[in-house]
Amino acid sequence: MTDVSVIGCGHMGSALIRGLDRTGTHRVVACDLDTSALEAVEPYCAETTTDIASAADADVVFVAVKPKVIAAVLADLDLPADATLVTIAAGVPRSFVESHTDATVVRIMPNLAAELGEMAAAVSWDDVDDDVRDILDDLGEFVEIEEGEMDVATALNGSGPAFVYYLIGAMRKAAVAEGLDPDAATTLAAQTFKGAAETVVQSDEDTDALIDAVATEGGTTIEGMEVLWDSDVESVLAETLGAAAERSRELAGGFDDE
Ligand SMILES: NC(=O)C1=CN([C@@H]2O[C@H](COP(=O)(O)OP(=O)(O)OC[C@H]3O[C@@H](n4cnc5c(N)ncnc54)[C@H](OP(=O)(O)O)[C@@H]3O)[C@@H](O)[C@H]2O)C=CC1
Ligand SMILES: O=C(O)[C@@H]1CCC=N1
Repeated sequence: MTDVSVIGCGHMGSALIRGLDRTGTHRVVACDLDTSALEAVEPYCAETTTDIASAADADVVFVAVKPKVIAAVLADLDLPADATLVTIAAGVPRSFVESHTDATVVRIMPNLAAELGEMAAAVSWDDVDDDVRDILDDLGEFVEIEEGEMDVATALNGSGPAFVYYLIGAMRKAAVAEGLDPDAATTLAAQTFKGAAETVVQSDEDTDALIDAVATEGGTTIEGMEVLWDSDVESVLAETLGAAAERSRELAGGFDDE
C-alpha cells in the first residue's frame, strides 16, 4: 500500500486517481482548490482536500496542475527529502521542480488512458524509485527516456490520444458517408484502432509487414493504401507531432530563468 496524493484533479489528475482506484492497492488523497473537481473524484479516493499541507503527507505526490500555476503550487508544497514528487506538466523541466523541493523529483509524461489502466507514459529519472515504478505498472505501460526526449514524447503519448481520436473520428465519418449506420461505424472504427494497436504491441513484425498481411493481392486494402501512400498524410502527421513538440519546447523556455 503506497500513500499517494494528487494535487490538481482536472482531466489528467482525475484520470490518475481513477486509474489508481482500479488497483485497490494505493491510498490516494486528492487535492484541488475547485470543490467540484474534488466531488467528481471523491468516490475514487480515500480523502479529498483543498489544503495542500494535507496532500504533502504521502510517499508519492503527483503534481497535476497546469504549467502556468506549477511555481505557485511548489511554493506552497513542503515535502520531506524522503518523499517523491512526480511532475507531469508539459514543458516544465525537472531541474525547475527540483529547485523548489527537497523531495526526489521524477518527471513523467502520462496520458488520459491512465483511467483505464492503459496509459502510455514516458519517464525520465536518475534512480529507479520502486513506488513510482509500481504505480506506473498499475496504470499501464511506461518507457524510460532521456529528459531531452520529453518534448517529442509529450507530442507522441501525451497529446497523442487527441490525434488518435481525430483519426478514429475521420475514419468513422468517411464510413458513415459511404452509407454505414453511425453507431455501427463508431464501434467498428474504435475497435479497429484498438485491435490494430494491440496487434502492433504483440507482434514481432514491423508495421509494413502488418500492412502486407491485411492487403490481399488484387483485393480492397491495396486500393486504399495506394491513396494513403500517394497522399501527404505522413508529412501532415510529422507536422502535427512537430507542432506539439515545439510547444513543449516553448513552454520549457518559460522556465529557463526561474
Ligand atoms: N490533459 C491531458 O491529457 C494531459 C495533461 N498533462 C499535464 O497535466 C497537467 C494538468 O492538465 P489538465 O489535467 O489537462 O488540466 P486541468 O485544468 O483539467 O486540471 C488542473 C486542475 O488543477 C487545479 N488547480 C489549479 N491551481 C491549483 C492549486 N493551486 N492547487 C490545487 N489544484 C489547482 C485546477 O483547478 P481550476 O480549474 O479551478 O484552475 C484544475 O482542477 C498539465 O501540466 C498538463 O501539461 C500531461 C499529460 C496529459
Ligand atoms: O495539451 C497539453 O498541453 C497537455 C500535455 C499533453 C496533453 N495535454
